Amino acid sequence: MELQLALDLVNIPEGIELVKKVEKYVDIVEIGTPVVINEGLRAVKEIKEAFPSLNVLADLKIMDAAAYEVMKASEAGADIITILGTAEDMSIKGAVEEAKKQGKRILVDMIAVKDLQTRAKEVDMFGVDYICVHTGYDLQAIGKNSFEDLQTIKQVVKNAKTAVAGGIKLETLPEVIKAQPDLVIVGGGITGQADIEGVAAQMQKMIKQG
Ligand SMILES: O=C([C@H](O)CO)[C@H](O)[C@H](O)COP(=O)(O)O
Repeated sequence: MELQLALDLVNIPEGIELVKKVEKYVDIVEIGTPVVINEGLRAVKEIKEAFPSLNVLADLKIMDAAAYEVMKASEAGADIITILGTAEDMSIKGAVEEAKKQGKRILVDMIAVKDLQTRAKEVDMFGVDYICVHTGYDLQAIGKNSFEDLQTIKQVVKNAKTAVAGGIKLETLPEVIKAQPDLVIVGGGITGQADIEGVAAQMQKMIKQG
């Protein structure tokens, strides 16, 4: 099981300062969608240059023109690129093909997928690297989480790794770990805490203990 730090509400210098504090506790650093919107793929490039040994995920949430966008994110230095599970099959297949060409990985974000079991089974046949259940900020605001969804995809996904994101905190991490995802994605549960380093260290310890 791996830990991914999501950087969402920061600019590039703030992101670099945050990663410096927790780099020894995380496996992947996510350049979140809001950061890409504010700073562009330059954020991916600068974080990868600052931390070459960390895997960098570009959370582009691709919906169309997938091969082109995967190529641009790869050129910027991303190791993993996200596409939406609601995208067309041919877009997801195109993303996978381009990622393989570039030696990169694809994470499919299942945010807003209605029939999770069916779509997870389909997407799992396309050669993607990760399938991620995700409760976005808007549904988090009305008290939703993805813990049950994680169990749903764990039952049907046979090829890809499974991941979970959306409002995970230190207190809810044990419930997530119980479902044994391959990747746990945490944003505000680390970046919004007073003791950022302490929380990241504790999360890594819990994840390593499985
Ligand atoms: O993908 C995300 C969200 O849609 C904003 O782009 C977040 O990175 C993801 O939800 C993890 O962040 P937290 O919910 O704060 O843990």
